[in-house]
Amino acid sequence: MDAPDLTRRRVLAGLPASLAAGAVLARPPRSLEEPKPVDVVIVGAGIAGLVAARLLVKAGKSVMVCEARDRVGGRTWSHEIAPGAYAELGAAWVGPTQDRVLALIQELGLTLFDQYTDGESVYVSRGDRKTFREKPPFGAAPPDPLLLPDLAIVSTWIDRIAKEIPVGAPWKAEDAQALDRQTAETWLRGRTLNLLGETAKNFSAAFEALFGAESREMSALFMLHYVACAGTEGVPGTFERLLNTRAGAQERKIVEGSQSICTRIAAELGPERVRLSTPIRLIAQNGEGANVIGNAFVVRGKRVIVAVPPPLAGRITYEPALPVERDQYTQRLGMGWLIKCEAVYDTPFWRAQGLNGSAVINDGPARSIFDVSPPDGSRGALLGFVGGDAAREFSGAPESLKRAVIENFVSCFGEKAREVREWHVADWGREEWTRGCPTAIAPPGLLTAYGPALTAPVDRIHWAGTETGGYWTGYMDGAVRSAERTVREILAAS
Ligand SMILES: Cc1cc2nc3c(=O)[nH]c(=O)nc-3n(C[C@H](O)[C@H](O)[C@H](O)COP(=O)(O)OP(=O)(O)OC[C@H]3O[C@@H](n4cnc5c(N)ncnc54)[C@H](O)[C@@H]3O)c2cc1C
Repeated sequence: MDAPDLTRRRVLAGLPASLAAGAVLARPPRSLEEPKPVDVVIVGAGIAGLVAARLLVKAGKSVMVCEARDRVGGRTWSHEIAPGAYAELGAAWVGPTQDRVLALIQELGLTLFDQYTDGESVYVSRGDRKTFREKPPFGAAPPDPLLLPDLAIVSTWIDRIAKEIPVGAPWKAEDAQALDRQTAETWLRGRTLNLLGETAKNFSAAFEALFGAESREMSALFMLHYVACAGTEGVPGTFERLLNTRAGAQERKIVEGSQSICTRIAAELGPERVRLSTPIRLIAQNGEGANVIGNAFVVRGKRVIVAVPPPLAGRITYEPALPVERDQYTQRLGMGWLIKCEAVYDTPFWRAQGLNGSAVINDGPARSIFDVSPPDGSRGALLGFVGGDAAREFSGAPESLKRAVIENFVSCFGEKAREVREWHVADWGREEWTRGCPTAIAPPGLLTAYGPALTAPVDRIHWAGTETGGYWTGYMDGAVRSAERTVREILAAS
């Protein structure tokens, strides 16, 4: 298929006319780069895009993956904190029922190690510090008499209702309309004792770490569907599995770093199939194929997989325009906002105090804290999640953020927590090609109004990415599942 004249002129001029002036190249490029047409062009080299490419190549298809960043991995981003020891600025953990990513990790020859859980966790609330051991039925939840009764009631409600919500099609749930009409906060308040009127506050440490958002920002149906997705075929999702370390989503990590899933697949595919620093601006399709267009770049494919977070997919221009339902969907869906703050120490000194490095705090920006030291303990590392309201308050103020997070670490683990050897921050809201994390959040009304538009292919364009994953949406496992689905769609269509 030839690029339509209009498109060719625009690409040669640098960018599609419809883009904001700020994005236009200062000097028009001299020539248009046009690699060989392929069967499938994939936009985005995160887990979803790369897994799709790998499966398509195995099925005999030619592919090109176009990635905006100068690295692969997207929301996985590992960095070395000691020789051969990695910490994660993006996705870190895998856990039970995440079958698809666990199988991939094994296939790629990567190694898992257990999140450190020996010893006690710390809980700091209203200035009071307690230590506790994670055990059933409350797992990682702190032993706060104001919190536990509500948690027990809410977990039972959440799990019972989540079981009734069809994974991947929450709008089909019997009570979908009623659940989608209210925020998760309203729904929780109606089902708790609301001791001291602090329900929302008590749950916000969990919501901020899980969603990068507060419970008032998402629909109850979205939250309950997220829980429904924390399982696999035949094993219903549970709230506890999302929250827990042992037997939960924070159970294990990859020795070589989570990003190595992507770097290994990219190495397998080779540089001719994975183009870095190639942001895609426009996708123009007709009955024969699509032109996928970046800055002075166009590649043709018979089909396209867009494997970027849906709010970013909504920033690409499409010709012809996408169905209005899809456009309305991506206009309303927003990313959560998490800042990961990591302090590296000479040793995991808290372990000698009988502590496992996990903490929940009710005051201060880092409400959930984890030990993210390498498996051999050759360095110590603590991670603080700063999400939702706290991310809004502290983003852009790096010194105050560092001071406040280290104060949180000190309140949990003592004065030694000030002896920081390295300090790393990933503010995902400020990452141009992610714009928030860990996942996109649906406000009230969205899923029931436009739900099916998220995954429905539009002629030759297919939608991947963890948000479209069904089981373990929002997680690496969901990203793998989304890739597998789009590849099935494409192979069935060709
Ligand atoms: C801080 C944080 C903590 C997390 N913790 C966990 C965890 O512990 N366990 C877990 O399983 N998951 C976790 N997640 C979620 C997990 O990282 C994601 O679910 C998963 O990596 C998403 O993969 P993806 O391929 O769907 O999307 P992405 O990784 O977002 O990949 C999309 C790619 O598309 C590129 N892109 C965007 N727009 C364009 C464009 N126009 N043109 C070309 N390229 C474009 C981006 O640069 C990116 O590389 C976390 C995420 C974050 C950020």
